[in-house]
Amino acid sequence: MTGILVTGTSSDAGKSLVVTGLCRALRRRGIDVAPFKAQNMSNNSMVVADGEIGRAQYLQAVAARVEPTTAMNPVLIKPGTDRRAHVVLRGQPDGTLEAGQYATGRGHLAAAAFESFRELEAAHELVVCEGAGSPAEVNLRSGDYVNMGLARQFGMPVVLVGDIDRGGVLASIYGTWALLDDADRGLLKGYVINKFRGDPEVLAPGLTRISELTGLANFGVLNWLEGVWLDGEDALAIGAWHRAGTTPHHAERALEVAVVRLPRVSNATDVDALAAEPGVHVTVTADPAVCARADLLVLPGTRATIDDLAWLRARGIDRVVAQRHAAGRATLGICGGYQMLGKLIVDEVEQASTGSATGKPAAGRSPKTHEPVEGLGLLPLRVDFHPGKVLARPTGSWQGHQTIGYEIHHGRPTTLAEPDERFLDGMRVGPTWGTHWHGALEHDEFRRAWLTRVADQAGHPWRPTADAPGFGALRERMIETLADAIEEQLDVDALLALTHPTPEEN
Ligand SMILES: NC(=O)CC[C@H](N)C(=O)O
Repeated sequence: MTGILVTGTSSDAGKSLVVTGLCRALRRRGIDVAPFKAQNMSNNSMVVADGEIGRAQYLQAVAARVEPTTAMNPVLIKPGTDRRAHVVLRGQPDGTLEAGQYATGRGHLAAAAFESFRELEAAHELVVCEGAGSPAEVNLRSGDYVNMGLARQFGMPVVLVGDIDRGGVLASIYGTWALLDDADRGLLKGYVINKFRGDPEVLAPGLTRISELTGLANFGVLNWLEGVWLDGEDALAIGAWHRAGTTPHHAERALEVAVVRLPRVSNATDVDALAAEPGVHVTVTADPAVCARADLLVLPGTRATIDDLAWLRARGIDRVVAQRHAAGRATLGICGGYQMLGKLIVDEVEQASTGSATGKPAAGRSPKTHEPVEGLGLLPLRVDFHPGKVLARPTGSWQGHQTIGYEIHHGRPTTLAEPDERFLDGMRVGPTWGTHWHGALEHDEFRRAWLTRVADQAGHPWRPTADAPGFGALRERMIETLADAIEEQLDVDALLALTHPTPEEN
């Protein structure tokens, strides 16, 4: 057996965190470990060598120090509307999934997921798998291939992570155990309590009782880890770098960055690197006044450019963007946000797949879904959507500063006139910048040079802090802190022993 499955009593219980920390802790012990999540539901993704995967699995691969591949997250579901989601299978688009199909229409996805697990199992010593949601969702059990369905397929031991912060952790561990059928329950070996603050002595009798009732092992209690968070599956959980005290405070007023909280935002992890920079303060907002005041406004990526553009107009943020442009104040559009800044958007792809499920167009949008839509008109750009998705990892430079980005989009740009300046794959006109590249801001030299220019445009004295740690270094430090906590607070030996059962247990 070469796998272990980490499931949770609910979404956000800390499965990703435990898997990431375990990947690093086991790697430190010299074990060749790979992460795996059969199916991830997220709009935060990353382009790796063979396609697109969830951001969380990408980070887990970084923690495991292995090359990330689409085998690590063979099925990625990107929510479109309430009833329809886009499917990414082995890194490539694979149509949509309707809500009604969720329980029954995923047979081919299950087959691909199992195949991917086998690939990883053959190539590594141990595969640390992350479940999704909770195995207590027994209504989904028949079509399941990410929780107990996966464990059963491969006879894998299962550990349950419970979130004590949201309350009811004893009941949810006991309830999860009680809801499983005998065969599934046989694979559930124990639990981990996550996000604990307080006196362990007070908690202990509760855990003893749970273990008595269920026979489950207690693999440890993980403290609330201040200053540790991961690239969220949740679209707008900006890394709280400053709260974590990872960066020194600046004496002067911070360079204020406002990121527009687009309703269908995707890949907003782009702004994490800005939030990590000393003297830069990032706010996510839908308030036009905050957008107007900021030194830099960011229009992030979106999986529904035209719908979110209509939303932006309905909130009056279009006028703020125009006023900023006229006043020489910087705005950066990334991917969907870049597309909005252009003159014309011709979309017969995205609107058809996001708008029609409700049967009526989103507020403020043209009822004729295929009609070309005027953009904010600040950049000489036309965007035509194609059914084929661009997935790429481009390298480039701006003003001699190298960077690497990743691209995930259906829209294809055409430049209509010479801009003031070329910017990566995109352009700048006056103080307004745009690029299809995600991730470019993670590269320290490039980010700091570009922010210096933005500060100048804003008339702000911000300059990079000498010898401030880079973004990659901060992320690495966080993974190490997490792995330390896993080693200190969880029984890693016992978890490992689950994957090497004694002959009697076999
Ligand atoms: N990642 C993005 O922002 C995508 C932009 C847009 N939805 C497109 O597909 O072209």
